[in-house]
Amino acid sequence: MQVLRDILYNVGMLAVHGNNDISVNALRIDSRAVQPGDAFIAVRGVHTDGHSYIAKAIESGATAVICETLPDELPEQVCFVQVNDSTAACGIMADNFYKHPSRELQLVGVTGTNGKTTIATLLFRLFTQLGYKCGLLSTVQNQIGDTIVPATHTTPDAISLNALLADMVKQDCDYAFMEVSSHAIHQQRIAGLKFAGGIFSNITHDHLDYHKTFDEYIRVKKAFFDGLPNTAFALTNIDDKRGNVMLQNTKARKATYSLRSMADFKGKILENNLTGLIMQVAEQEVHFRLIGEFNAYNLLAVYGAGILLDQDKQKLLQALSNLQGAEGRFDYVLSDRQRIMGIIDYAHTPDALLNVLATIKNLRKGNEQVITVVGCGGDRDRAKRPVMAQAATEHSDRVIFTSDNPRSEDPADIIHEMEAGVPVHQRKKVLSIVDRKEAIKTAMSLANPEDIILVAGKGHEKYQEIKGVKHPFDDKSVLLEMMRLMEK
Ligand SMILES: CC(=O)N[C@H]1[C@@H](OP(=O)(O)OP(=O)(O)OC[C@H]2O[C@@H](n3ccc(=O)[nH]c3=O)[C@H](O)[C@@H]2O)O[C@H](CO)[C@@H](O)[C@@H]1O[C@H](C)C(=O)N[C@@H](C)C(=O)N[C@H](CCC(=O)O)C(=O)O
Ligand SMILES: Nc1ncnc2c1ncn2[C@@H]1O[C@H](COP(=O)(O)OP(=O)(O)OP(=O)(O)O)[C@@H](O)[C@H]1O
Ligand SMILES: N[C@H](CCC[C@H](N)C(=O)O)C(=O)O
Ligand SMILES: [Mg+2]
Repeated sequence: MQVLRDILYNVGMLAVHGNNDISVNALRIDSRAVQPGDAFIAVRGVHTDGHSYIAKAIESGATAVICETLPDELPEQVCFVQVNDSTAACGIMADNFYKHPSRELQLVGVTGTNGKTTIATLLFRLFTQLGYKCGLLSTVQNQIGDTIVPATHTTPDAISLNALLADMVKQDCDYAFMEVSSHAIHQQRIAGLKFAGGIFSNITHDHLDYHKTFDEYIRVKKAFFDGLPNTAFALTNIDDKRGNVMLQNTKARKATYSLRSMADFKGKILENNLTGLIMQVAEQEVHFRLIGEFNAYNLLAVYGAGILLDQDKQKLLQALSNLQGAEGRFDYVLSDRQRIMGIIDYAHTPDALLNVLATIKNLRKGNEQVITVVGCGGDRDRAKRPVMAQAATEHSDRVIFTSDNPRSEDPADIIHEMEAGVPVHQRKKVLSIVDRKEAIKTAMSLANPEDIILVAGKGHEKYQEIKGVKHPFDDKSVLLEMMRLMEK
């Protein structure tokens, strides 16, 4: 329990009506979660406006309301605080309410279109192996030491985020590694946090449904680095066209990583095959278990961050060389009899799909066919659908378009939008099967011994979201089940 006046410290306020010397049990952005004694923060969202639920929140017992526009009626028993930006206010209030947890540990944020989960997870595992107590906030799961806290978002809302960081502090974590999604930056979920470092992986086509233009998407990602303090480091991938731009206006200590040019952390791939990567890093040859050039970038980012966090070079490389990737990222299985290789990967952007298919091409020894099963998410960026379809078709021998979380959309419509990206001469490669399980089964039936099946887009996800219901579904178990069934 905290006093409202203290929780409002540093919030840009326009007016206060009522007594702000009251205690607050909890902060809420959802009126449906309000309990007596809570403060309700009215946020304007994509679908609706939190201001419409102020009366509901008061009915449920809210004793404070933070909003941009005051309602016509101001009941006396409630303190109304008018602010110019309630999303920013929410971040700052959450930071105050939970007693600035991000200042009590070293918080490192990772942003970029692809690679965030991989980099954050590797950092978490690396620093844990080096003997530190760590926290992780990621798409796959949140973690406090060994305790797993299920994740609902890549980056949680400001209140849940600060609550998790506060738990990490309570449990004596030295470090926290988190993904910073572009939605989170734009919605100010990270407002008020103190970062010890920020990492940029890359930026390619995604989320244009939300950000509208690629320039706006870049601007939002860059805002994360613009906001870092001068005590932090800012580490960027300069092989990405926008790598330098990201750090243009940051106050943080700048550092770079690259596979292609001079950089603070320069790496070179010496070998890249199914057993992993052999790279030259810091004048040494090091073997890593992760596969593919894109993972060479992720590993360099992790190594660089380790050095910037003052860790010993030898210990870092030794620990890093033993680490496995995050769940559902280039995870592969082999069928018993026909040695068909199944690869499960979370590639859900054109760039990720191209990278994974290029990696697979590298692994091919002979004439193995590559059969790709892929879909595109509903209620998400529609522009990426034909582009992903084209990427999959161009770099595979057979392709099966299927469903990937159609959400509120008709999956057949999504598939039609994908089909539009397939050039006429490639159409015979493509089959469309709405049911994802059927699609995986068909891929198995098309496969000859030693062929490679890529099941892309869902990675670690354990569900298929259709019309608001999450039906249990796991690409890896379905693939294994089909392998067993077809090879009986
Ligand atoms: C598009 C988007 O990011 N939406 C997020 C946003 O919801 P919204 O803007 O739709 O909210 P809204 O429904 O319009 O409601 C506005 C406000 O009214 C409140 N409300 C609403 C109804 C009511 O009865 N009472 C009430 O108080 C809501 O709690 C909210 O505060 O704010 C909510 C609260 O923080 C988030 O849960 C929600 O995430 C949705 C579920 C989502 O799917 N987000 C995805 C796109 C997302 O954030 N993804 C990124 C990762 C992307 C990536 O890296 O690839 C992530 O970080 O997870
Ligand atoms: N550095 C990278 N560059 C390009 N592609 C990558 C990179 N790292 C991973 N990928 C590809 O992108 C997919 C997603 O990787 P990862 O989950 O690490 O990214 P993410 O940024 O966390 O994604 P999300 O935005 O969904 O949280 C992987 O399965 C792989 O196909
Ligand atoms: N963080 C991404 C994940 C996409 C994963 C894919 N399986 C889908 O559902 O589109 C998003 O919410 O857009
Ligand atoms: Mg992620």
